This record gives sequence, structure tokens and C-alpha cells, in this order.
Amino acid sequence: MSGLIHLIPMLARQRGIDLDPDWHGGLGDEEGGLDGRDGLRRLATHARWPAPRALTGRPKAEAFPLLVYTTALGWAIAEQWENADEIRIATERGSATMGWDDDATFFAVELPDPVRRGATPRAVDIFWRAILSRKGVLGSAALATVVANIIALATSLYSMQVYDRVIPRGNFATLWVLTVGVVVALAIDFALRSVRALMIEREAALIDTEVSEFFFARSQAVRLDARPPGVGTMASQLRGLEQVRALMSSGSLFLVADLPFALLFLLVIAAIGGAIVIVPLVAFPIALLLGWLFAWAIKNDTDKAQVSGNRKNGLLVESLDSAETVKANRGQWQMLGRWNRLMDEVHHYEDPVKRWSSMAGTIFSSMQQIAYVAIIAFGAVEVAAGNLTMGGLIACAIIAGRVNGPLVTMLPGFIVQWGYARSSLQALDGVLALPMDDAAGTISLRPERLNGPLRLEGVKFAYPGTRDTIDVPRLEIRDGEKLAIIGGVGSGKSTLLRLIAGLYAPQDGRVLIGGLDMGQIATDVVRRHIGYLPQDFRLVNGTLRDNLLLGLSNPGDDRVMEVARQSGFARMVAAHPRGLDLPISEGGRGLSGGQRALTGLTRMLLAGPPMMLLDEPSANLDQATESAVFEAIKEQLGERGTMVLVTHKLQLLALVDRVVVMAGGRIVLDGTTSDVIARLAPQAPAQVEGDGAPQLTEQG
Ligand SMILES: Nc1ncnc2c1ncn2[C@@H]1O[C@H](COP(=O)(O)OP(=O)(O)OP(=O)(O)O)[C@@H](O)[C@H]1O
Repeated sequence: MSGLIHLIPMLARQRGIDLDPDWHGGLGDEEGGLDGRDGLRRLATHARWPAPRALTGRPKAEAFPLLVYTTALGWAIAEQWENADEIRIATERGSATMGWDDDATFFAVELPDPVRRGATPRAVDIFWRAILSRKGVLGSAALATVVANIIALATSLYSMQVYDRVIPRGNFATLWVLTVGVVVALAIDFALRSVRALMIEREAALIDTEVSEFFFARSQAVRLDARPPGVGTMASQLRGLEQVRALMSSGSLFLVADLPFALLFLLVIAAIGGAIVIVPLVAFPIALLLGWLFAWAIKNDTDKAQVSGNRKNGLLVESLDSAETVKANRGQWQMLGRWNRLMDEVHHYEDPVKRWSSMAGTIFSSMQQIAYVAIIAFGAVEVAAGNLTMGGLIACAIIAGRVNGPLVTMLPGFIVQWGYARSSLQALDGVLALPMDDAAGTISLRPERLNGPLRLEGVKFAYPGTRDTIDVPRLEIRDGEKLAIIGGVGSGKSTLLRLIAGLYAPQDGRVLIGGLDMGQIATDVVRRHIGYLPQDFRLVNGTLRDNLLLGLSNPGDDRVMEVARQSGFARMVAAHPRGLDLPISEGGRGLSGGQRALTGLTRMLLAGPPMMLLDEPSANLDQATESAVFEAIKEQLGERGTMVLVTHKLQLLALVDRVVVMAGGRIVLDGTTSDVIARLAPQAPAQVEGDGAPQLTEQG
């Protein structure tokens, strides 16, 4: 098989695309010769994809991941720039770097995405697709199961021969032969079962990587305005994957694989013991029926225990994240109260599941013993009547034990696990149903440039469960404009900015950029054009450098420090012995509020988008740093760059030539800076804060 056959699914996973298991239409190396530079084109033709585009020049950071071909390395996935001259690549053998040279050809491939194309997929389908794409190994595992089960019959037949032929005649030569035979059979059985377990474990790990990558990418693609309010709860929903995985890789899954062999065993009992087969024939369906009833009985409780468990985890994340606020306000008792109530709720639903499970265990074990007694009693009558030999009876009892044994030991646990896995799948379905950035059915346009004004037409937006937060019939922001949005607390400034950024989709109306509907433009193209700095710029775990360059190609430390000097960030870097390698812990702890904001601003300058949307960027900055940063922004944007600034600070209005005033989600004033200030002055006396920054109050 060509590397491409393996690389394409890797590429698809990196892009959060779920390929069909038969995406390549059975095309292998032998038929297509996919190894050469031309292999990708042949593959695309065969799979009926749009022709791959070979990129010219240096690929931009936003274009990654791409496929790359070099004469020396063959095919690989180009993941991102490592530095100015090297690119990080992934091959079947792992990660590596390659130098940037002219021999490398980069290809942008448009992969079909059944997930986005069609209706919302179900979580279980994602698992099935991953499982079915491994038909070969599953086939071998099934074969191992068949052979192992047939060999298992050997022990019962051994007992039969010993009782019928060896003991009555004292024939020890036969005993040795039989014993050696059965020991060999058992050794093969042991080897096959171990190999089967290893194979399934390995495949389960691969399936797990594939599926969890899909769900992680999918959870990241959820539109910001559609995210459920509880981050911790959503995280727990995603953790449900682990329950499904635990079920897949647990030994109890073999129960399902072995179940069909129950029929084979029944046939063997019928062949040896004749009418005795009635006993397992009656007991087996009863056991299955009981199992089904048991699964049905715990269904509601596992669902509810799962929901409460997710909320419990949500509370845990929230309490740890907001420890400062909780402690400062002596809120620990309140949090503890909520925690205990949720624990009670979890126990309330989990306890019946445990009770049912132990009851099922007891019932199954009693049933097995009753079945054993019934076989021996019925068998004794048959032996006495001469219809069955002693050995036959013992063989039948052993085989019947093999049918019922796994049910007794594993079924109750399996059903509970299945109950939780099923609830987890439902929770994952909930995540899959959330709208994504590049929604299904919309065409992703990829214009080279997004020139032209940004327009809002009849835009209405409301957060879930609220009335219209934003109602803007018309707003146009022309290229090169420097605009400020001001207004009282909660007047909708940040929400409007996120709508302009394309992070939120309006429920009514359209946001157009350069005449194109923002919802139809590929998200990465929009992100490249519009830089957005949120009010609360969060840092992620890693180093300061990682955070500064998040989503950007590394332009080299010289360039980073040059920009850092302009923004005033360099002083902070210089003050720390580890400089750009300063470790940042989860949630951006380790930096002050102002330093975090400055990191965001410096990153914005490094990204250098033509349009910058800044939400109260300098609320935490001192006067000198604020001036330095805005000087750098002004210089970088120049005449042609656009800036939209949300602020409460009146002195920043000197930086803009147009001001929009918001109140209650509506634009109540829009004009040149001097006009708006003049009109506001008599109505809104500026409040002066400690640092001397005048603040606007809301206009009615
Ligand atoms: N995630 C959310 N879910 C529900 N309602 C929200 C959410 N975020 C904001 N709101 C509500 O939307 C309204 C506008 O909020 P927004 O953050 O846009 O105001 P703002 O003008 O930026 O305020 P501030 O000056 O305090 O930053 C507020 O009434 C707020 O309660």
C-alpha cells in the first residue's frame, strides 16, 4: 500500500473530517501506483474528489495541514512551519522536520466530508465506521474465536472418552494419547485467545485514537454562540468516549463474540446427549431474556446517573477554576452544598443499577446451578435407560457449563457497562448536534482576499433563552476605517464585535464582507483576515512563545522580539530569566491580567491581520504601555488597515475617526468622533476613575 493510503486518513483526522471507510474505493498501490508525485492526482480521480491543487511558493501558515511530496521522502503531511526554514511533517513512521526547498511540492486536497455534508451523524456511527474500516483484523480475530471455541470442545470430549473408554477398560495407553492431545489443544486455545486479546486491544487503541481525535476536533468546531453554558459538563460529555472505549476493549466484549457459539455447543450436546439438550435449550433463552429485562430496567437510571455525573464534573471544574472568587467571597459552603446534592443525585440513580447488577449476578448463578442439576438428573435417567453413556453425560454437563458460564460471570457487568456506554453515546450525540463553524450544507468560499466593506444587514442575535441581545438593522465598516464602539455595561458591544468577527452567527440578517456572506466563507480565511482580541484573553498551557505564536507560523525570535519591543512586551520578556520560554500553566496562570492582555496584543501584531477587532484591549494596561501598544497598532494598520475598538475609555476615542454608541443592543448614535462626543457631552457626564480615565455611562 502506498503511504498516501495511510496519510489521507491522518490528514482527514487532523482536519476533523470523518472519511468513509471505503473512501479509496479499493485502490491500492499495486493497481494505481500511488507512490510517485502523480499518485495523488490518480488517487483523487479514482476517489472522485476535486483535483488536488499544487501550491506555488511558500505555503502560508493558515494553509496547513497539506500533503507534501519530495523526491527524497515521498509523501508526507506537512503540519506547520517549525521555523522560517523548516516544516514539521508527519509520516506513517512519526513526526520529523524537513527543510524548505524547491523540490517539495505542496498539495491542498479537498476531502469529502460525510459528517458535514449530510445530516448530523450519530456517535455510534462514528465508532462503527472506525471499527468497520478494520475489516481485516476483525476477520482474523473472528477466525481465532471460531478455532478457540472449537478447541474448547476438546476438553469435554476428552472427559467423555476417559469415562467411556479408559476407566472401564483400564486402557492407560489411550489415556496418555488423549491427555497429550487435549493438552496440545489447550495450549493452542491459550495462544489463540491471547493473540485475539492482543489484537483487539491494539485495534481498540487505534480506534480510540481515531474516534477521540474526531470528537476533539468536532468539539472545537462547535460555533461559539452554540456552546452549552457549562464547559465542565461538555468536557464530561466528551469523556463519555472513555466509557464506550472501556466497553470496546473490555474482556466482556468477547462474550458477544462467543455468543453465537452457544448454538454450536447446543448442537454438540444434542448429538451426544440427545434429549438432554432440552435443559440448556430452555435455560439459555431464559438467561438471555433475563439479561434483556435487566438492561431495560437499568436504562433510565444509567441515563440519569450519567447526566448527574456530568454535572458533578462540571461543578468540580467550575469550583477549581473559580477558586479565587469562591474563597474571597466565602462561597465554599455553598459549593459544598451543591456538590453534596449532586453526589446524592448520582447515588440515587447509581444505587438501583448496582442493586440490579448484583441481583442479576445471583439469578444467573442460581440458574446455572439449576441447569447443572437438571442435566445430571435428566442425564441419570437417560444413562439408566441406556440412551446415554456416563462419559456422554459428563461431556454434556461440561459443555452446558460453557454455554452458561460466561453469562454468569460476565453478562451482568457487561450490561451495566453497556448501559453507561449507551448513555454516553447519547451525550455525544448531543455534542454532534451542536452547530459548527463551517455548517453542513453551506459552501465554503475561499477567496484570496477579502477586500471591501464589512456590512451588517438586519442582524438580530439572541443568546439561548434570552430575547434579542443585538438588533442592528444596518452597519457598514469601510476598509481603512478606525472605529470605536462605546456604550454602557451590558449594552451589547462585545456581542456585536463577535458578530462582526464571524464568531457568532446571527439568527436573522446577514454579515457580509466584501459582498460575501460571512457564513459561507471558510472559517480559516475569515480568521486570517479578521483578528479578534477578546476582553478576557486566555492563555493556554505551554510557553510564552507557544502562546504568542498560537496558530501562527514561527517568524523567528528576532521578529518576535522586534514586535515585542514595539508593543512594550519586551520589557516583560527581558525581566524573566527564561524569556520567551517562560512556562505558562493551564488557564494562563503565571501572568498578570495586564501581561495577558499584552500577550494578546503582541500576538495580534505578529499575526498582522488587515482588520483588527479589539475588545477593551487596554483595560488592564498602564498609560505608558497603552500608548506604546496603540502606537504600534496604528503603525501596522496604516491607512488601509481597519480597526474596531470596544472601549469604556474616552481618551482612546482620539485614536478613531468614527464612534458607534450602543444601548440595549441597538446602535443609538453613529458618527464622526467629534460629532458623537459633542452630542454625548451634555447628556453623559464622564465619570472619572482613579487612573484619570473618563468612563461613559449608558445612553437610553
Ligand atoms: N454567553 C452569554 N449568554 C447569555 N447572555 C449573555 C452572554 N454574554 C453576554 N450576555 C448578555 O448579553 C448582553 C450583552 O452583553 P455584552 O457582553 O455584549 O455587553 P458589553 O456591552 O460588551 O458589556 P461590558 O461593557 O460589560 O463588556 C448582556 O445583557 C449580557 O447579560
